[in-house]
Amino acid sequence: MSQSLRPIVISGPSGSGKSTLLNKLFAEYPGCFAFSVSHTTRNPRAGEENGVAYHFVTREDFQNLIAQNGFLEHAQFSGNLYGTSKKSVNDIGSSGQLCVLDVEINGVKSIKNSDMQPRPRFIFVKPPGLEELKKRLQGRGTETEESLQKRLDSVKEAIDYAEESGAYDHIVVNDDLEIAYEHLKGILIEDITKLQTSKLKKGE
Ligand SMILES: Nc1ncnc2c1ncn2[C@@H]1O[C@H](COP(=O)(O)OP(=O)(O)OP(=O)(O)O)[C@@H](O)[C@H]1O
Repeated sequence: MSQSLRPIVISGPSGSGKSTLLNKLFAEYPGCFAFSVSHTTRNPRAGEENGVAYHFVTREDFQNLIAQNGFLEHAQFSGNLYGTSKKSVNDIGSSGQLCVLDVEINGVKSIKNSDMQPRPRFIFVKPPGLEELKKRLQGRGTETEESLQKRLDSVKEAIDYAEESGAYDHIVVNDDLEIAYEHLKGILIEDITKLQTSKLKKGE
């Protein structure tokens, strides 16, 4: 049963509140959700376990998997390849959890063009406005002036894409956090209930 649950693709501009919303969801429904494990060609850092932090692979293995159409999406960042394999998403489904993919706009486009079954549920988290977004990112204290400006520049592109009809199944406006959270929960509650019922039946 759980294999037929749709993976969740969540996207939205930096600072729109994806992590905040997902953390609330994971805390309220422990054991129901999991991120898929990505593949990368970069070297593991101290403490990073293969198969947990990432699947660490050689460039050759990565390219073979691309050739076999094994990736849902992949991209290159600072000289290294990163990607989400279809298998790693299906593995989460088979383990009885809902798979969550937190990806940026190009990842969303690739996943939309893929033959992934069941078809993922696409959710966009929309920030209330640029000024508010700027304040939040400044408040988070993770950005320099330069990285802040870079992030703000990509926001308009992401919002325009989201508002093209049919790009996402749902748009969650994150103005008031509680309202946004209830919206997100409402989208997923049927799947969460199915999952919990099947866990109860299995005596987990
Ligand atoms: N509805 C809200 N009202 C006020 N502040 C919020 C709201 N949602 C999130 N925040 C704050 O905004 C900041 C950015 O949120 P968060 O880190 O969840 O964004 P994100 O979309 O995951 O960003 P990134 O893609 O850069 O990781 C955080 O400091 C968070 O506490």
